[in-house]
Amino acid sequence: MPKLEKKSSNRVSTGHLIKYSYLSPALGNLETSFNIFLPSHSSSPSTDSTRQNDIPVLFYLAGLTCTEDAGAQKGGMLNTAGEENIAVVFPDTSPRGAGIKGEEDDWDFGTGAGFYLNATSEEWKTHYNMYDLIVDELPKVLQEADLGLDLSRISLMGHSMGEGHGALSIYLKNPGKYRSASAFAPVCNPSKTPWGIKAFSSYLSPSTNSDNSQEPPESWKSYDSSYLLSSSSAPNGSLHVLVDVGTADDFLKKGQLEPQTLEEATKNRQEGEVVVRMQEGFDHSYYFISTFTPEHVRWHAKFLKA
Ligand SMILES: N[C@@H](CCC(=O)N[C@@H](CSC=O)C(=O)NCC(=O)O)C(=O)O
Repeated sequence: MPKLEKKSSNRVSTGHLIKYSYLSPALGNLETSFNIFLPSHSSSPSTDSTRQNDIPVLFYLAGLTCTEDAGAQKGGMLNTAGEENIAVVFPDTSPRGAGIKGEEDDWDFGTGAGFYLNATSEEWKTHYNMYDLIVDELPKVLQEADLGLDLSRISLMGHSMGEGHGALSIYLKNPGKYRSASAFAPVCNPSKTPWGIKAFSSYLSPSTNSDNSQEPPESWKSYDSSYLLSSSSAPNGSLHVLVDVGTADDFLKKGQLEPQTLEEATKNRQEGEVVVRMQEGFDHSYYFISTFTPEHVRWHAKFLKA
């Protein structure tokens, strides 16, 4: 198991925000960093024999150009997480320094834009495996670190690339593994919208459908929340998804988000399983996110503590 290096620790809310780094096998042994908010009773000194591994965990997956610091510093969720006694994990958004040609050229591709998938194309597959990092590696690393967490109780929250394509697709790909998923301004249909098409064309192969139809390739659909939702085998009534989108979001206007596609994909699901709310006048920024994160954390707490 990779060895964690503690980089910093700051008192916040009822606990501490701690930054760790480690060499990630999922990312081809590149160093990755994450922040974790540990509410007070999990970070207070205790002996191994008295430690209770009873703190549920919420992952926050940030969007394009962000690092592990965005949600922790600007997301406005730590007071509520402290009140609810929930840990929040903030991973980075991509590998850093893989040295792949083109990796640093664009803000919406490569560094800062890992799209929470496992790349299959030759150039990217060694390092760009953020899906494995989030789903398998980080939970094991956290378990091993013995921080008092209960890793059988995990929920997912995210923003933009970090949710529609990140947390929501991870949630839908793993029925029963996570308690709930919530989203701010998610990229709901990445296999048909510009950011997703650009990323999937390079990270995933093949980049065209074998029968030359208009349908995206299966490998793209397997990371597309709208397709995943419409074909989900999760029993009716078992999903818990909350989505907020601002009506003044420029990326909504530019057709990057397409929340209506996600809503259409819910039509065979039980009412209330997937709630999509349009929030009047809000944009794509952390002002929007931080307005609603307290409500989202409380909503997740219901499922994490059920
Ligand atoms: N081109 C700009 C815009 C980048 C941007 O808006 N990033 C969003 C996420 S977009 C979808 O994943 C973000 O969260 N930015 C951080 C913030 O503090 O708002 C640029 O290069 O900055």
